[in-house]
Amino acid sequence: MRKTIVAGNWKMNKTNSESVEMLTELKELVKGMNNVGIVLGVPFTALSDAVKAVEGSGIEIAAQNMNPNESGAFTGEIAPSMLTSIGVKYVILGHSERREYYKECDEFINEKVKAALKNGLTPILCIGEKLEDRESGKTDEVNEKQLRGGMAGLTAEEAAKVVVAYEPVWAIGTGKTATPEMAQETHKAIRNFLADMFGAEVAEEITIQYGGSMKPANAAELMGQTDIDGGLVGGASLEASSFSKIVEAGVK
Ligand SMILES: O=C[C@H](O)COP(=O)(O)O
Repeated sequence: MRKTIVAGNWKMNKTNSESVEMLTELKELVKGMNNVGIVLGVPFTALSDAVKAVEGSGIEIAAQNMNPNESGAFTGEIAPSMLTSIGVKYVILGHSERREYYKECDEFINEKVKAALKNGLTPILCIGEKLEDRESGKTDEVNEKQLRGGMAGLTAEEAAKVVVAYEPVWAIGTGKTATPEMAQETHKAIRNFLADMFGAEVAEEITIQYGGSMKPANAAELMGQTDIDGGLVGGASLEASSFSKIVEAGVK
């Protein structure tokens, strides 16, 4: 059975001490919440102490980006082995903010996905359509392109290790959430594309998270949909109380 994973993405928020403080609080609040994966994507500067802060709690730490190269002259970049060497287990890749502000394309994201898998990191591959795509009936087309691009060249075995996060760009940080039915329809389409790419059995195993204004008030209904296996949470992951409520809604 595929795993439900609730991941937080703090984006460019929290100093090191603020990160440790929140995680220490969260650890207590999620005690006993089993059958759900809990991941926090923290800034690079807080990764090391975040890993230590959650030790023994079952919470895993994610980076929010990564360079696909092993080492070299890439000023300002972070290599996969730098992440694994400090105990980071996940990496968020292809977030729409990186696609938009840093012009990341599917080919580059694909290199990162491959590098993450090679290094034993679980990639959370973000895909999602913009408002104009949805309004012009291109939702499935855009998601299929990003999915095929991001997962190009993976074996079925590798694909099974990827977490996909479907985030409609128009729902990110806007308070506008896709209705559970709308999100389910798109998640189902994504799973069908995965089945076409890697076979039905693998597609059934892949965790597909929903992201975009997920909050304690709508999390249970969203994650109650057949093909929604958790969430990638931005704003509501910044406070331990709201994030733990979303985690609770994901307990199966
Ligand atoms: O990675 C997280 C998403 O961008 C969602 O952000 P949000 O929950 O603030 O809408």
